[in-house]
Amino acid sequence: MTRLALIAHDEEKPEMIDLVRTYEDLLATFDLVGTGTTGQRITDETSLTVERKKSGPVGGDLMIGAETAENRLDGVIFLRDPLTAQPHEPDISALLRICDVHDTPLATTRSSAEFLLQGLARRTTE
Ligand SMILES: O=C(CO)COP(=O)(O)O
Repeated sequence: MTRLALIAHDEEKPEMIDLVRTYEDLLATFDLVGTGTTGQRITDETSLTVERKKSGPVGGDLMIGAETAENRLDGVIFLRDPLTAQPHEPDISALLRICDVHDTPLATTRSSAEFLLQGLARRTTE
């Protein structure tokens, strides 16, 4: 089963909810994992269930990174806030880096996330 990580900074959480609602039928066929607050909001506000790691600032990004290092993820959607400094910037950089190391598909914006989801959808039906 396709396993996808969903993460959004606070300013981007409304965008994440909107994205997830738009692709809800597709995402219902995926195994979803997310950082704590993002995962909680998706679970509360949509029909989907998300396996929740710790919240990003207390290790959640690193926990997603660990799954990436084990090649357990087929993709990561990480809607980052590019305009706000984050206290856990080193953890964020580590996650982005490990996605590069393992060539795990990574999308950090709405439009790239749509391409990623469409690619995963095509792969699922092939
Ligand atoms: O901070 C985050 C990613 O860096 C997201 O964490 P939450 O989903 O817990 O808000």
